[in-house]
Amino acid sequence: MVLDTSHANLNALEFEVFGVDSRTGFMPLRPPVGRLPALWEVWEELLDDARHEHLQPGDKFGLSVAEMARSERWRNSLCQIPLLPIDDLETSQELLRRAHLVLSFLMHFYIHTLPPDSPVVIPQPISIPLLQVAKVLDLPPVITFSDTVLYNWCLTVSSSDTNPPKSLNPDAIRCQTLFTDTPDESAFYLCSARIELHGVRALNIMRSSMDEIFVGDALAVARLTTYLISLSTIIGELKSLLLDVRKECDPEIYYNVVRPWFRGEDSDTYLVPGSGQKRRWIFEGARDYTDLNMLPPDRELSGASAGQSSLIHALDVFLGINHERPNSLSFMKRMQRYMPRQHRQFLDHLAKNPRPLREFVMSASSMDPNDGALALKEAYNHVVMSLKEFRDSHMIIATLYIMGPARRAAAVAATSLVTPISKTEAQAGPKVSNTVQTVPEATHTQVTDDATVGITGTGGTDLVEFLKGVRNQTIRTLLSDK
Ligand code: HEM
Repeated sequence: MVLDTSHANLNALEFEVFGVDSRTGFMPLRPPVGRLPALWEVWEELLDDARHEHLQPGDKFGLSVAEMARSERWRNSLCQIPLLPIDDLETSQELLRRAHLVLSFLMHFYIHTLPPDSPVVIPQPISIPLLQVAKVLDLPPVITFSDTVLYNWCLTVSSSDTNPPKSLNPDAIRCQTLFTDTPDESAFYLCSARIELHGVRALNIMRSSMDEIFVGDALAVARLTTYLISLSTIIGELKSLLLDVRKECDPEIYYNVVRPWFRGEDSDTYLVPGSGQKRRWIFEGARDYTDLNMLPPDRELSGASAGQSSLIHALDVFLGINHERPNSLSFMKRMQRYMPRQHRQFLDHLAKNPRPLREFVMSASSMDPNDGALALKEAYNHVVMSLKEFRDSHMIIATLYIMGPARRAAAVAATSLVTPISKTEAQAGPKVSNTVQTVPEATHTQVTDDATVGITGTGGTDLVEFLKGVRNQTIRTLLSDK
């Protein structure tokens, strides 16, 4: 499927200011940098080693002594690399993005291979450059959706053509960097990439719609109605692309093998032995750099989540779906901190639109409830319903990929009375298992009878309640018949 951009009516320049390409949307048009230059080769090599050694999470059930020793060796080699300057990276956004990707993958490999009873102290050779790169990019020092999806692909067949490509075929890209080298992990990221690329059509329609709202006459109302009908179809296609993740990504592998790697600090529920306190992630040496206080005031460090997809946020903003809460920062607003700066600014720009769609539709139908205005309202409601249906399907996916495997993992743990293997136990003798489960979240989050209650998303949310809330907020945006 090649993106058809012939119907695009974009003010390309305006979109480009926000790093939004008229052909590829929030993804870059050209493949991201695949490897840092020689000066930072040691980071790339460490990442290659982590992948080739098939490092395993430190809280995996039945982790063998050999696996533990391999991880420890890798962590020791990471501690020994020199602290490299990032000055020469700062001239290039593309290099900085690759550096954020490499360093955050390294940090997640480091943290999640640690035994669960070990403090989390990220060694200086990666903590300092990660904080520095994150500061320049204005991103948190943790793995984000932009690392795993937006800037994590290459072409399946490289091209020698130096002219800018006219489009990007979602079927002609593959992932660059993975934690597990499983096809399931790759399929998980590529599902989001396909949605981003297909979503370009939605962005183009949004742009054209805003032009029509600006004109605001009867012809504009008719055109806007047609655009909204098309937008509804496109959101339906995004839903199908989302459901297609089931074709190549196995829920058990996703939950037990892939997902443990991108847990953030807020999903790290292990306690510091003897203190009853949750482990904090300590960036070694950061105190010596007064300008490196990159952690948000609430110190939140969530793991990568497609909740950080600017596309879905853009649809919300365009349709006037408001997820804000009176006294606290909503999840959606929090996730915007994890987006590339320009994409965040794009959303702010959209939100400041002086003639928002929902108000326009309301005033058109209240001032002159003719057939055209009624058709417009119907089309608007149709789009909102499509996004609600996208979210219904997303809840099905979340149930399939998280709640189901979590319940099963909790049941296995309960029946076999297996507890996470500690280092001392392991040293007493290997306890080899073919299972690849990590400690099921339900057993180490809130204690509960129902394994789904208290299960947190990668972004650290109470999953079921949260997803229902976002879906219900979408429904509340529908315009009534009055
Ligand atoms: C196997 C596939 C997926 C799973 C298991 C999954 C799971 C989740 C979870 C657990 C959350 C809760 C927030 C958090 O803590 O991270 C979430 C939120 C979210 N996800 Fe996904 N997700 C998947 C795929 C996608 C895809 C492909 C997209 C679209 C690009 C997407 C878009 C969102 C959005 C926008 C939110 C915020 C809540 C909302 O707007 O409804 N997800 N997802």
